[in-house]
Amino acid sequence: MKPESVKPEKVSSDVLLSVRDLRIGFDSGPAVRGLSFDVRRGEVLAVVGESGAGKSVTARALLGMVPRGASLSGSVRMHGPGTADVELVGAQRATLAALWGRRAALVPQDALSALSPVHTVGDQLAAAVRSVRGLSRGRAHAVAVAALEKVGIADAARRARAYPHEFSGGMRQRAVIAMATVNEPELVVADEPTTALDPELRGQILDLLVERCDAAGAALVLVTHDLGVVRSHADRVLVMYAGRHAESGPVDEVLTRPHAPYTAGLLASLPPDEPLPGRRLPAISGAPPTPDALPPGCAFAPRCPLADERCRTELPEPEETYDSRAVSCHRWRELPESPAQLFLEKVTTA
Ligand SMILES: Nc1ncnc2c1ncn2[C@@H]1O[C@H](COP(=O)(O)OP(=O)(O)OP(=O)(O)O)[C@@H](O)[C@H]1O
Repeated sequence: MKPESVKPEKVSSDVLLSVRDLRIGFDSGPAVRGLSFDVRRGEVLAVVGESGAGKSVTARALLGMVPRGASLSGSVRMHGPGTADVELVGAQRATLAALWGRRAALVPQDALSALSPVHTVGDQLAAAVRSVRGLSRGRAHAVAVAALEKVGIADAARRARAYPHEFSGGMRQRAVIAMATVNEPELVVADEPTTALDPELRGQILDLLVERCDAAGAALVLVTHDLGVVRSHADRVLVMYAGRHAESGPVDEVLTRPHAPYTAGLLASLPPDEPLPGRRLPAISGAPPTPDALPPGCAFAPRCPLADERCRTELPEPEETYDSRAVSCHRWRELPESPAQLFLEKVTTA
């Protein structure tokens, strides 16, 4: 059995979580295949990629959560400060229970799944506060009401007495953000936290999530499909493809000058700021492979305009680029200056 607390490895003190060779498998095949990356203290790290890339299962593994029936290996280690590192892969339930809500919290897509239907929102928040801080009922209730105020819930003292089903979807997600951040954790993992909301609310709720994590001093790992959200809310980005690292680095750099053809393809598929009449969006042709039908080499090779024989046979490992980013592609140096052209099926201007 793996040790629960392990000697600190030599990592930079600004690293909160180090993920090394993470593998998550199901009966249907491997969903995450040897993923390594760091989450730094206080940063917003976006995890992007098409459906099935393994974003959700990776995000949950950062909290030590393993889906039923899954096998998990590798290492997810949470670092100090001032405490021994905690290994989350293979951790016992008690270790995880001590972590959740205290040092790490989840904001899921569906707020209802995070809230109990049989307790008022205020009671649930107060219970979360009491479990960590050992305050009296009265003090914990006051902290809960203040937390609801901080997430923009008007008339918070009264609203605290309502049940989750009496809240609108947006208010419920605000309450979940209050719950996740009230104990000032070091890590918040948010899995598509606004997908279930009306489009006009999404920006506000994301702003709030980032602001509350910032106020708590928490790193935020934000799973999203939306490169627009990455651009507006994240510091760094991890691009995943078929359970592997495709590219990672600072958002401004990755989204301005991608190194991986896959990132370039995702960017090329974004609607342009000023659409030209008759312009067709470039798209990555085909679909990602499913875990039961992974090709032998780079999983993106069948869709990649740059792929050669080596790509089709040899798995690319992440390598550091001249500008200190990481890319997993044999041919990243060959990516042209305007890579969108590679994915342009047909451009017509009226
Ligand atoms: N509980 C499960 N049982 C079996 N397979 C699963 C389970 N959860 C995830 N998978 C598989 O693992 C792979 C990765 O799933 P995951 O949900 O992490 O992808 P994702 O990138 O988050 O996709 P999406 O954006 O659609 O949520 C998929 O092929 C999925 O079918």
